[in-house]
Amino acid sequence: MPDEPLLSIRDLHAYYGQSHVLQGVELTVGQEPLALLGRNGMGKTTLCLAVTGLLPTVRGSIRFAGQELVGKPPHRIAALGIAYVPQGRRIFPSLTVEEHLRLVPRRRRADGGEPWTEERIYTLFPRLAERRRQPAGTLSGGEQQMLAIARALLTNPRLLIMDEPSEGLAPVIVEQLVTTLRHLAQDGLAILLVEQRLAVATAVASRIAIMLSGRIVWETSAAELLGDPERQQRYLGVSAWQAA
Ligand SMILES: Nc1ncnc2c1ncn2[C@@H]1O[C@H](COP(=O)(O)OP(=O)(O)OP(=O)(O)O)[C@@H](O)[C@H]1O
Repeated sequence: MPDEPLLSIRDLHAYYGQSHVLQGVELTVGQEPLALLGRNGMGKTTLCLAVTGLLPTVRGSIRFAGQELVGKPPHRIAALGIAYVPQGRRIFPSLTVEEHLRLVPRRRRADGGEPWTEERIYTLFPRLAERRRQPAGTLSGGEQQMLAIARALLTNPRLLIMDEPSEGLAPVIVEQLVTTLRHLAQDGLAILLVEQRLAVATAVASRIAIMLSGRIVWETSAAELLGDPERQQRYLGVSAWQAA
């Protein structure tokens, strides 16, 4: 079906034991970056885990590039072209930058674009090139985030899912991150960005989805959300000074 969006989530439910955390999520992601926003505990990370196959207790449908993902193990989902940068980055402190990059299973780039190689990664992130022989535990938070993104890119994904990549980073590093993500989106990478910071979400994505208690309650544009302080407050609990 040529018109099917890249990722299409329908009536998705997820559970932790008896706790019904995702309660009928409906969401599509196409080529345009999408930011998923919502207060703590609303189910954003759970949705990332469900899409990447890391949470087996799900019901509903997640279609990606024409294939059903529900029931597939994480490595099969990754092989279809979904890369995930989890919250907290999950790097190995004693492995060097270079070792991290060499451990990534390589896959062909499905869209025919220029494949990611170590050299291309070092061009995108010169700081990683400078630190290629350093243990990752000695990198700054921003450099560790670059490394986490680099590992994801080396799998040549079609869709990059990132869970709060700006968390704990200094403003100038966050600006660089935003520039990088916009650049990747222009290069043809689909992006699903989970973000707490409204300014980051709206700088990367023109489409915004708001999650409340395990459901998508509002899909809107970045411009509309930025112009609606009342709903920012209601759904995100942000006041004007935080939105800046
Ligand atoms: N392993 C788990 N076992 C039981 N409950 C969990 C588990 N992980 C998350 N939850 C609960 O599921 C709900 C959704 O959590 P989730 O982490 O998906 O929210 P979130 O929107 O990503 O929030 P945050 O921004 O804090 O990460 C919360 O009520 C949380 O307490």
